[in-house]
Amino acid sequence: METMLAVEKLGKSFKDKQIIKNISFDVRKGEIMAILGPNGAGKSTTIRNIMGIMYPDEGSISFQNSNGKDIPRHKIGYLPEERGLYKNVKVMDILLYLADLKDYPLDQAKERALTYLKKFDLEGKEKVSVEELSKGMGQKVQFIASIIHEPELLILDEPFSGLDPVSQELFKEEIRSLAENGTAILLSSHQMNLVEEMADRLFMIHHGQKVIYGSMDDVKTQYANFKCTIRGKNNRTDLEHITDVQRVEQTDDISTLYLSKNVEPSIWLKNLPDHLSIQELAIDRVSLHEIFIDIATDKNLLQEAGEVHA
Ligand SMILES: Nc1ncnc2c1ncn2[C@@H]1O[C@H](COP(=O)(O)OP(=O)(O)OP(=O)(O)O)[C@@H](O)[C@H]1O
Repeated sequence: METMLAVEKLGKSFKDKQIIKNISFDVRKGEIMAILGPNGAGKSTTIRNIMGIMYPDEGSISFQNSNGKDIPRHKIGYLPEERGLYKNVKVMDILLYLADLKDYPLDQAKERALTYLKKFDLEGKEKVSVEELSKGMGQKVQFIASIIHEPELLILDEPFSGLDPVSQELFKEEIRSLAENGTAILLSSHQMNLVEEMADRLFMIHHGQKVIYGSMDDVKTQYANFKCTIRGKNNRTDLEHITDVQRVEQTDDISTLYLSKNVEPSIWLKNLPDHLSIQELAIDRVSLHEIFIDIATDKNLLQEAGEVHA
């Protein structure tokens, strides 16, 4: 897949504090690349450097064949973390104004605006001023503004925050369809279930440094140990003493046993003690949400973590 955006050895400090340290990743045509990390990890700072809102102290950012200040930013769409459109401007006027800023033909922009307003249940709101919209409606308009000019790279900083489940589905479908049609997408989100469903690859940073970089499948294979959920009345200490059980969570008669790395579930199951009460049993890989928490809270993992096949 063709590389659209390449971030190489990016470094950024504020005053004396280095916020971003030597990070490199790329975003390819037609893929959804997730950028993840705990609060304050440096995601928005990375995105602001890509958008030219600020410039890196070290390293480089290139888009197609352009670098730094020469990047044709009209080919990029951006939904910033901090929302805010001009409040007393009508919906259609703001969409056309923003399309015009990106040198996009106005007749096409109007057609696209009407199509998207309809798609996002905002038909008939063209002449309503932005301040009269609900928060979710405003977010939909801002999302439309970020894609009105058919960008080749779309950067979405927390696109799902504040959306109801129906609107989340609409955004999800639209983001997927944009990627299927060739748009390169850089997605920053704390909603791990959505990232797990949507992203092809992910890049996770912690304290401004890379901790994971790779395809979703490779990351899950490398970091997602198995967990075994058992329904039955069992003593927690007995469960904790089973070989290769790292940790046990228990709620009423449901126990979740988190297994060590490299455990082969079919072999592990054969060695379960006979006296366990098992009414139901399921084995799954842990979710991206759990991988995120492990990495964000485990100093050892943080040191071990590195690149898997990107
Ligand atoms: N303009 C600035 N001046 C000084 N420090 C800043 C500035 N912008 C960000 N920071 C600091 O840089 C660090 C990274 O912030 P950033 O907003 O990039 O994190 P984030 O990963 O996007 O976090 P969140 O998930 O909370 O949005 C934080 O410690 C923040 O306080």
